Parts: sequence; C-alpha cells; structure tokens
Amino acid sequence: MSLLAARDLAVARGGLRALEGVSFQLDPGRALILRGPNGIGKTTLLRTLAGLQKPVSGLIEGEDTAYAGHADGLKPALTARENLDFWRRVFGGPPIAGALAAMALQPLAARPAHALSAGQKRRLGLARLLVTGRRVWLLDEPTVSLDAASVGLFADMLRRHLGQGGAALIATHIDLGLDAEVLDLTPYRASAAPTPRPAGFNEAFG
Ligand SMILES: Nc1ncnc2c1ncn2[C@@H]1O[C@H](COP(=O)(O)OP(=O)(O)OP(=O)(O)O)[C@@H](O)[C@H]1O
Repeated sequence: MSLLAARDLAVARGGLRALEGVSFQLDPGRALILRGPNGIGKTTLLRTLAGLQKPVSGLIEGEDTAYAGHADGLKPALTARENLDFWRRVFGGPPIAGALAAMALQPLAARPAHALSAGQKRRLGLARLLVTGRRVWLLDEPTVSLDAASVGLFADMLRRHLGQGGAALIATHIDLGLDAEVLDLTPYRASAAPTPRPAGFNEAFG
C-alpha cells in the first residue's frame, strides 16, 4: 500500500499550467528525488501534493504529509523549543526531545527564532517535521543554508524516517547519499499550446 500516489496530475502556478501527466507512487521506506531545471514546477508540484493548492486535473491519493518549503514558517517571537511544541500540539506528534536532538538544537532551545541564523532557522524548520508525526515528508530544497555537518544530521534524520516506514519526496540539487529513485520532470513540462476556447468565446466579456 503506497503512502502517496499521483495519477496523471497537472499542476499550475500563476494561472499557467506548469506540469502535466505526472504519475508516481511512494511506498513506505522509499525516497523519490524530483529533478528538473529551474522553473519546471518542482515547488508547484510539492505545494499541490501538500494540499496548499488544487491540482488542475488528475488524482492525489494520500494525505499523511508534512511540507517543508522555502520559507521556514517559524514563529519569530517563540523560542526554538516553543516553536516545536506549538507544531507538536497542532499535529499531535511525538515529544519534541527527539526533534531537538536530531538537528542538534538543544543549545539553541531557549533562543527566540528571530535570533537564529539562516542555517539555524532551517535546522529548526526541518526538526519540525519530526513533531508532525506525518509519514510522508514533502521537501523543497531542504539543505539550503545548511553547513556540511547539518546536511549530515539531516540526511541521518531522513534515513531514520525511511527506516521507520516513512517516505519522502525531495526537490534537491545535492546528493543526500540516499538510496532513492529519481523522477526527472523535464518530459512533463506542460505544452505551451493555448487551452481551447468555447465557440463564440470573447476574451473581454467572457
Ligand atoms: N508567485 C508566482 N506567480 C506566478 N508564477 C510563478 C510564481 N512562482 C513561480 N512561478 C512560475 O511557475 C513555474 C513553476 O515554478 P516552480 O517554483 O514550481 O519551479 P521549480 O522547478 O521549483 O523552480 P526552482 O528550481 O527554480 O526552484 C515557473 O515557470 C515560474 O516562473
């Protein structure tokens, strides 16, 4: 039984179709790397799978997802510990101690999020995945701003998640050293052909 599947999915951004005909299935323990040039629609696809926007057409099966996007989505006035606790309560996931440890955040636990560096904020944003308790992680360039040691911590965290039956869909340009399949989105770029208009359709008054 797959945790997440897309069937003949088409997604759009800014009113324009980006990708069409995307199908895949993500089983427990598996990671799938999204590849493709800048602007092809990796972020758009991840946002659609996360339920943040509707697909143009096609089917999505599986909702046990947690999304980590470009914005860290932290509450600046709350400490690192309070941020994790907030999200744990929202999602009902496991205690925050494991999340603090996974991304080596204990020394920063009492610091407000606004006083963290870009890489420290990113570590906190990624640690948040653990307190969601969700099985499918949707990750958009998760290693941006991370130093080599933090990339290593995150790769370990991801490997443990997969080992526990989780799954991940990851847009990344770097090699995380995972045993993962690759989905190159290049062939699924939506055609630029205009969508057919009904007979008599008037652009100005339709
Ligand atoms: N806020 C926006 N409004 C309108 N169009 C957008 C917006 N953001 C992105 N787009 C367009 O949507 C398309 C898909 O963008 P998307 O960000 O999903 O691509 P991506 O593959 O994630 O790119 P990158 O590798 O650069 O992060 C692109 O053609 C882009 O120009």
